[in-house]
Amino acid sequence: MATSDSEFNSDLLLAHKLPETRYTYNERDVAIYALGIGACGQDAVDSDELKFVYHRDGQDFIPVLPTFASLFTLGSLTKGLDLPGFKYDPSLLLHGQQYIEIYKPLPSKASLINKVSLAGLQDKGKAAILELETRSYEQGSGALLCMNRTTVFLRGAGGFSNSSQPFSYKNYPSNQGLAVKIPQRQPLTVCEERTQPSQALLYRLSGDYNPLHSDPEVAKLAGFPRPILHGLCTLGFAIKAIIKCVCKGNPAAVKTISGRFLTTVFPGETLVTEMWLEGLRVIYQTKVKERNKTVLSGYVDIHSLPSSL
Ligand SMILES: CCCCCCCCCCCCC/C=C/C(=O)SCCNC(=O)CCNC(=O)[C@H](O)C(C)(C)COP(=O)(O)OP(=O)(O)OC[C@H]1O[C@@H](n2cnc3c(N)ncnc32)[C@H](O)[C@@H]1OP(=O)(O)O
Repeated sequence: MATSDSEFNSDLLLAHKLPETRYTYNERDVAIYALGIGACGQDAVDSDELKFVYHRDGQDFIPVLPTFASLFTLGSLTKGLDLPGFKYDPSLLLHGQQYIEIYKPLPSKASLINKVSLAGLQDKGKAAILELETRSYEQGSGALLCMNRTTVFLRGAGGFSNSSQPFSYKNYPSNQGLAVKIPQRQPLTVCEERTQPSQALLYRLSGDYNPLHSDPEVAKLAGFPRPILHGLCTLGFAIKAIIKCVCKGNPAAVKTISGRFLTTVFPGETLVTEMWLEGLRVIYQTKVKERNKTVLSGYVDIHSLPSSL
């Protein structure tokens, strides 16, 4: 489907090689991230949460939350990722889904090399869905730490292909990151946590400086009454709740994370995460209590069940 330079050109797009990126972090970044996703936000001495921020023997001993891996992908999209053969308006971009596979417990500091590739593009008419896959390798050992697949929902960027046969490209297994079916039975457990009015301002210090989350004017231009919470912040709250309630506080129990952002969250709202166990899969959905709206749903695959469950 090759057209002129300014229009959709699948040949150009699929042949495009995304540059490698680097990401270096230390224990301070790990602690700031944990605070950004609400650790100790309700109780500064909650031992289940304090351990993600402070360790008596030194910050090297802080366990890293698995959703910290989602930060490794930051870099291009928020500043506007240039893709030859495909045009979109970055101000209308919303985070649609995140899929993460963790291959090794994340160290408290590391220098990483990210290999980025296009994993999918779909024309949905009113929108386009773009997926980018990032594999993060430890510099030095070359060990593969984790993989992120980021799905972005590009409002207004659809309709670029033939509507009777919309363009659809996906290069990963179809069973990964699927939308979940929420069980009809009562959840195994429920965790409620209030976000702070300043939550997005704190979370952005982990590196996602998109003004959609901090600047009222930019939020209005994007169609929102006020700045919205980062999707990855909401995901961080939900997975932290699963680690607390199902994994009995052990972040290394988490193998795979999948989440779909269904509606926007505003800083200050209360997140209620319901969890169901199906074998080694925790299915979850997160609602905003004040509006009774489901904002996120997905699953977490864990390595083993704690004996107390
Ligand atoms: C160098 C490497 C770079 C890597 C990348 C790094 C990127 C890092 C971050 C990227 C993002 C940065 C900027 C944004 C940050 C944010 O955090 S935004 C806040 C979080 N997100 C949200 O709040 C979005 C919440 N969701 C919604 O508002 C809605 O769900 C929606 C996305 C607007 C879609 O709703 P709607 O228009 O009503 O869609 P539908 O008509 O229901 O469906 C149309 C088709 O699209 C599919 N779909 C729907 N929702 C999603 C989704 N969330 N993700 C993926 N796909 C979705 C749906 O299935 C439909 O498809 P078909 O069924 O085939 O028709």
